[in-house]
Amino acid sequence: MQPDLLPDLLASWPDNLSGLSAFEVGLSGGLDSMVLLSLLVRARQYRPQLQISAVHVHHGLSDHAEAWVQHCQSVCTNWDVPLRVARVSVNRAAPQGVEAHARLLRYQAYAQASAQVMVLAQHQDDQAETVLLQLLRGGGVKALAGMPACRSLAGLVLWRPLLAYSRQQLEQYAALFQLRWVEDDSNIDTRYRRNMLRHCVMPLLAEHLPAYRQHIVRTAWHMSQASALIDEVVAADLAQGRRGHGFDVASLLALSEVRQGFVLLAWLHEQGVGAVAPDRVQEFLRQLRCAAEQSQPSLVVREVVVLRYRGNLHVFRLREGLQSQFMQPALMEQVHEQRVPSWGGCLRWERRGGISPDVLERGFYLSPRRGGELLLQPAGRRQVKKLLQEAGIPPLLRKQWPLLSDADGKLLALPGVAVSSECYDPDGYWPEWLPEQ
Ligand SMILES: Nc1ncnc2c1ncn2[C@@H]1O[C@H](COP(=O)(O)OP(=O)(O)OP(=O)(O)O)[C@@H](O)[C@H]1O
Repeated sequence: MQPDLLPDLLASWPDNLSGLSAFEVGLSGGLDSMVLLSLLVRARQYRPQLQISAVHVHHGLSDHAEAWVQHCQSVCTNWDVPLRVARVSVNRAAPQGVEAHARLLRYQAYAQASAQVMVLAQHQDDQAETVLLQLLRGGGVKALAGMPACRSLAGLVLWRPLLAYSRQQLEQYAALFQLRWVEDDSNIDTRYRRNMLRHCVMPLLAEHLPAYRQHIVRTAWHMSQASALIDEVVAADLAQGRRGHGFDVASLLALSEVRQGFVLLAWLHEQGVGAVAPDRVQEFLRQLRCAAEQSQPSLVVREVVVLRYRGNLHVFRLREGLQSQFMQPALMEQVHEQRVPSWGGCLRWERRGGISPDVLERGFYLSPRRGGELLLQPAGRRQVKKLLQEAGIPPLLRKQWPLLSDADGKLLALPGVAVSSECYDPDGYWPEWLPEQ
């Protein structure tokens, strides 16, 4: 291929960018992004509607940071490109590592662009490194698909037009157009895994397998296709099984085992339960498949628990230190809901036989179980613990199930389960307890 990459770039301009005219280049000042900016500035001659701007993210990590800003500024002034300098403060002690935190802040700065398209300069060698890094990290299908050429980012399109070109091609282009760039000294530090691959492993691969980049990129393409197919199947399975915030266990178990795993992970992700080890998900599914209807498999992930509750899977927050709370119901309507934020749930009253209105209008307490409580039922006094068990409330929810009692501490009801015969009225209110996610 010719060292001038512009004809090829113009010919392969993605269809989904047609009609978009405001492009902002992520300009580090290094070789790759200088080549990218040069290409887009030259593309303006052929597509006069293009508005090109640039953003340089100043991380303040290097002693040369100010010099990089000046370099970017002088090139942009020469090429008549407005430059935005975003100063961020990277936490050198960030738990995810300084590089990852810098990257996060960079993407936040990109997301603030007023342009329609954010353009980054990752190329074929970067793609090969990314895929290999993911492989060495044990990444799944999506991770091995590498970086997409186009994706959305906070309402913008993120475009990586140089993925098809090797670093060598960019170097040839830079030489042809006599570009000047800065070198980031941290790129040679082989303590970073990516740099170790770049400087120690890739040259060896290139020596023995000169076409290794194209091969890795081809594998990434296969993976991206497989990943898109999985996404389609998972989206259909999710739509089939979603029930409000819950997920229908029967729909889940009707799927093949492999689809169960994918859809459960996707649903957990939707519910904000990220990063669950796949083997724990598999074990939970195995228990769900084997467990009898009444048994209660649970998956505890940090402060939440995933449980089967009334035929659906639900994610519940585990709560400690629940306190008694006095409440006054507004008994005006047939159905009435009272949110109880400190208990993470909602009391729902329905006038279909339950606590007598006379008792309720004096107010009641919502209190945690202490153990050993009894509730009067038509057949005599019953243990609260047993009633909860018989109602199929999973053990971890039982611990945080509220009791309703009057001001003297007399037990009135176990919401959703039973009302005391002492205060039962056929015209009374039935309490339901709806734990929130
Ligand atoms: N300081 C910066 N300011 C603006 N853009 C930058 C800056 N650093 C990097 N970029 C942009 O991001 C591209 C990729 O750089 P680099 O590989 O260092 O970043 P990354 O965001 O970590 O990439 P990846 O998505 O591969 O993890 C650069 O070619 C450039 O377009």
